[in-house]
Amino acid sequence: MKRCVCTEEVKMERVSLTSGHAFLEFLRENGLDPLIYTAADSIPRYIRLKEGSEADLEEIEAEVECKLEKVVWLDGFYGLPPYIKIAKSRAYREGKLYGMDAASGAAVSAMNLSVGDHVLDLCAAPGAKLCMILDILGNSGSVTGVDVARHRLAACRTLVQKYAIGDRCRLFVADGTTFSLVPTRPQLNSGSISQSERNDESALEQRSETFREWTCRRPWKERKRGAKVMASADSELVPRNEHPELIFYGRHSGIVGLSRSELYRSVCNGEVSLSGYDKVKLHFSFVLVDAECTHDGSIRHVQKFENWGWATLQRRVLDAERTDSLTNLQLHDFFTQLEVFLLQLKLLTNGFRLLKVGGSLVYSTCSLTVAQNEDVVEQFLKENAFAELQEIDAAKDWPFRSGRIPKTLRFDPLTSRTSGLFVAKFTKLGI
Ligand SMILES: C[S@@+](CC[C@H](N)C(=O)[O-])C[C@H]1O[C@@H](n2cnc3c(N)ncnc32)[C@H](O)[C@@H]1O
Repeated sequence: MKRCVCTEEVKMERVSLTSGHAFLEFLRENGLDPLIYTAADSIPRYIRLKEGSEADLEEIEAEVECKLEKVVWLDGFYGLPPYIKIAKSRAYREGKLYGMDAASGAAVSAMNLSVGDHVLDLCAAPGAKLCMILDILGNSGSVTGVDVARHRLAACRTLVQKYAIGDRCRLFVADGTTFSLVPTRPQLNSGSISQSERNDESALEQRSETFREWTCRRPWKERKRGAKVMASADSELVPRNEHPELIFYGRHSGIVGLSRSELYRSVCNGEVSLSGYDKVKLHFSFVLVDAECTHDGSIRHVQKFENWGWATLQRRVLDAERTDSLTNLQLHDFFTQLEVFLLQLKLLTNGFRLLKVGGSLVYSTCSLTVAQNEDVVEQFLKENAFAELQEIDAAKDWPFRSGRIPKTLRFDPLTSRTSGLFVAKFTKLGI
């Protein structure tokens, strides 16, 4: 196996590939050093071992033909040379390991989750962080994953099924800036049909509107509803006036046995629209807003443009199917940055609305710009008197730089030997 050793000359040549391109202009405008992208060949690729797979470490090393280097500051994570491909390994196919950057793992660790937490992941797809959250919660709590892009959330569903961790998970195609559903508690009722109900036609009729165990074969009514949603998705990602589309739920996610109206009760202006419910319990104890961004900190993603061609950057970075808000915008365009900023602020604000008092919210992006990170945090704090930045206790041994605002963290390839990531943690104060 040969290792790519980058000399300074090669590095500069690589950086110069971007010369004159909108991307270089974008970096200049945001005060970012193009040299960070030369680190892609020298920083490790990271994997996370699924809980219980540590015993297979030697076997995995033999299969991928390299030693896995334990990440001392983050449990369960290992580094390996960037040229090693894991996708074809048996361990990967059998669901013993995940490909996941250590900085992304840190964003999840920053949440400091406890057994029984009910977590909302507002930009969930393709799902690396959602899977880690599910692994941490194990046989407790619940995870609600939301994403505006159906095809990306479908990939997230595939992951959850591959790793067999979806028992307490539910996935909704929805706009995270307006998503309003509360967590549902696992029901005693498993959704199976009793003999007396089988004999009672009206009970059966009622039950056809309640959720049974999830199966990829949907009942006719739901298929029809889904087709309608798909048809309108041609013009809009998430059609207005439609309930969020539920594309997956596990047996203990609190959905089985619920009626549609119970599922789709919503939070209005921070209050639950039904009376008699414990409002604190009906909000999420943790929210992750891993917001859509320009992905400039994701150095491997940016590096791919050397193969794809820089001319495709517009189409691939701002993929029209990912989000309507980012469609047809130019990276270097002032209005793009404003639109991205507003989207991020709206996602953060809505995630905070769904958070219970005393709960925590982690905001992260894989952009290194100040505009998409500290500026968003500052504006959010200005508009939300009950939000307070929290120290990230777990971070004391992490290789990060402090963000421009105290208590916020920045991972970058040169300091952290990870992909770039900004992380801020908030708590919701009582009235
Ligand atoms: C950085 S990615 C999230 C990565 C994910 N958390 C993970 O760990 O794999 C951002 C996601 O936000 C989604 N997104 C963009 N606009 C959104 C919106 N208005 N509501 C919900 N999701 C949105 C995109 O489709 C994309 O999947």
